[in-house]
Amino acid sequence: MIPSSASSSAAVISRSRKETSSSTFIASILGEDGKGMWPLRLSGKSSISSVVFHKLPPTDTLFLESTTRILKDPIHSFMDFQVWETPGQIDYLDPQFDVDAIFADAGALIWVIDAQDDYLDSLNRLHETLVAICPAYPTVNIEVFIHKVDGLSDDYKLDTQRDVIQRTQDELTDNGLDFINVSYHLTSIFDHSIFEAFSKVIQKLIPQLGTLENLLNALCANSGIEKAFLFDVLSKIYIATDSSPVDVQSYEICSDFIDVIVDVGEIYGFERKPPAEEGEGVEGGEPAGAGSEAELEEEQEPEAMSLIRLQNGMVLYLREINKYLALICLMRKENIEKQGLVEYNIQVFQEALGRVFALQR
Ligand SMILES: Nc1nc2c(ncn2[C@@H]2O[C@H](COP(=O)(O)OP(=O)(O)OP(=O)(O)O)[C@@H](O)[C@H]2O)c(=O)[nH]1
Repeated sequence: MIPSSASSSAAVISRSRKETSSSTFIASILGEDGKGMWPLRLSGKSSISSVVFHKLPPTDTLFLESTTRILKDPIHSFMDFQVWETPGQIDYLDPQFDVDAIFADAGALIWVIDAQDDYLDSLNRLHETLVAICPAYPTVNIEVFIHKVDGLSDDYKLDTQRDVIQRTQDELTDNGLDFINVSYHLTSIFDHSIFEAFSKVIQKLIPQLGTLENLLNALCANSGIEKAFLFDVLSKIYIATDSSPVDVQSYEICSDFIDVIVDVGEIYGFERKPPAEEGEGVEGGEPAGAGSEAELEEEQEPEAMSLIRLQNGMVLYLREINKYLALICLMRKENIEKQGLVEYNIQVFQEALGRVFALQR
C-alpha cells in the first residue's frame, strides 16, 4: 500500500469449526420458552433470524408462525454457516435427546431473553443449560441477547443487563464454572442493535479475524481513513473493522448506506447469478460453499463503488469487494482528494483479502 502522507495531509451452533473445504458454523438460537412450557413464550428468535438473514421488515414479524421443530437455516455468504432455531417444546436437556446433534458442530449458542417479559424463568433455564452443556462443549461461544429492549428506558435496559449478568455469574461461580465466558447484548429488531450484536457473534467465529483487522488497520493508516467496516452485504453484518473504537453513529450510517446500495442494486443493477439452492448440500452434511476457480474469480470482480459527501465534512465511500462483501470507509473530505491513491490501496486490500479467503477454501 502507498501511504497517503506521501504527498500532503491526510474504512447456531456445538463443536465450533468443521474442517471442511468451506467452513460451516451453526448458530443455535434458543429462546426462553424452555422445557415443558406451553404455550410458547415468544422471545423473538424467528424474528431475529428473519430480519437479519432474510431482510424481513421488523413490523412483519408480527405475523410469523410459531416454530415447532428445529429449523436449520443455511446461510450462503462469504463463508457458509447455518443458523438453527430450537423451539421451546423440545426438551434438549432430556437424557433421551441427542444433545450432540445440536452442539457437536456449533460455534455459538445464542440465548434470547424477552426483556419486556418476566425473565426469571428464562434465566433459570439458561443457567440449567449452561451447567449441563458448557463443560462438555467448551468451544461453543455463549451469547445472551437481552431482546426487545426497544420498549425500555435507558436506565431500565442497563438495570436489566446488570441483573442478568449478576445472576448468571453467581450461578456459574456456585457451580465452579466461572471460567465460562458469556457475552451479553442488548438487542431489538427495530434498530441496528440486532445487526451489531450478530456482527460480534459472527466475528468470533471467523478464524481470519485478526488478519482482517490488521489489513483494515493498514488500509486506514495508509489512506487517511477514519473508520472502515467490511460488511456482509445481504445480512448487514460487519465481519471486521479496524481497531479504532466503533461508535454507534458511524456504524449506523454505514449500515444505512448498505441498505440504499442493495435496494438500488436490486432494482436497477444487473442480474447476478442466483445463490445456491436453499439447503443444497447442507442436510447431507457437506456445505454448498463457493470454491471453484471460476467462482472465486467472479466473486473477486469489483462491481460497485459509491461516494457520498456528508454535511459534517466527512465522506462515506463504499467499494464492493466481491459479491458478498463490501468495504465502507468514513474519511475526511480532504483525504478523498487523492482518490486514485485510496482506490489503489483498496485494490491491494482486496487482493490480500482474496488470498486470505482462498487459503481457507
Ligand atoms: N418490541 C419488540 N417485539 C419483538 C422484537 N422481536 C420480536 N418481537 C415480537 O415478538 C413476537 C414473537 O416473535 P417470534 O420471532 O415469533 O418469537 P419466537 O421466539 O420465534 O417464538 P416461537 O417461534 O413461538 O418460539 C412477534 O410479535 C414479534 O413481532 C423486538 O425486538 N422488539
